[in-house]
Amino acid sequence: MTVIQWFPGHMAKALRLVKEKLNLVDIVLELVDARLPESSRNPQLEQLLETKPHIMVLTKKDMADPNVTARWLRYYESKGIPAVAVDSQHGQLSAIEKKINVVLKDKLALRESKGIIQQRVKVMCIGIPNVGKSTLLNHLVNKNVAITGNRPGVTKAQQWLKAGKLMSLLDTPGILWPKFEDQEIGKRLALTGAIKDSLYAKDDIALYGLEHFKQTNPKALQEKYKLTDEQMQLSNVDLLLELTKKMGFKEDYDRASERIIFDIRQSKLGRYTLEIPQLGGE
Ligand SMILES: Nc1nc2c(ncn2[C@@H]2O[C@H](COP(=O)(O)OP(=O)(O)OP(=O)(O)O)[C@@H](O)[C@H]2O)c(=O)[nH]1
Repeated sequence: MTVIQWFPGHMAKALRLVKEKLNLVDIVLELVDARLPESSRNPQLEQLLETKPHIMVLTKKDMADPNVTARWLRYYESKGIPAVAVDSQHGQLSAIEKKINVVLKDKLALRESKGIIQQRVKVMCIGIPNVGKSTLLNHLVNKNVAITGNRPGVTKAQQWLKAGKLMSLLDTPGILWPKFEDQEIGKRLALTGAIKDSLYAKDDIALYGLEHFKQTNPKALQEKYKLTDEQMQLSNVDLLLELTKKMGFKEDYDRASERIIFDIRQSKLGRYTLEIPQLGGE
């Protein structure tokens, strides 16, 4: 297994940038991938967010197993972390607004009592690469762009984008690196495309994917690749070799691995979630 690495220098810089911007906002939307919510979190972010209200936004819910997503939402809520699942490609403004209204209830009531009802809630999105930050931002903003402080000679002010009636979104989402010292976490991130392809051995990740579907949804695997019951009994390595032949790649199991990874990422084997909440937390 190739060792998948993360880079402490990048991580430290990303955290510093996020920390700087944190002071500008009322609330943070922490985006994680609904197919691997814990593995796609940055563990250091939790500490950073201790003093800031935040909402966990599980993105790509359309690709994840809906039952497991419901369990994750219950899990986070039970830990006192407000959570909502979205398909970032389709906005979901009202679901997020509703959650913000609940989380910031006291603050908004106070503002209202002081007659400050025009003021928008300042929001920042944070998440690991590829989690869907730009997609969500674009849909929430819906071309309602407000650009300020962009004149030469003026210190470039932070730009805010209006989203719906409630939010002002920081124009640049915070990017954090996932932390994957754990090889299992690395494989999940690689399978879903959250980390660079060059960081892993394709066959390892394809084998991991095959094992996941064998365990959780063998029917989807069997149907997608038209496998016989006997072939379904093969070890993962033998199954990969069999699929390589079946796909017409002869001995080139790297190409077959690539195809399998692509199929899984494109949900061609159906919706899936790679991790379930740990017992006791629900
Ligand atoms: N099906 C589905 N695809 C999504 C969703 N959100 C994002 N995507 C896709 O995921 C990919 C990455 O989305 P981006 O919005 O670029 O992610 P990002 O977090 O801004 O990525 P970086 O710029 O690398 O930090 C794109 O191909 C999106 O179309 C979602 O909720 N559902």
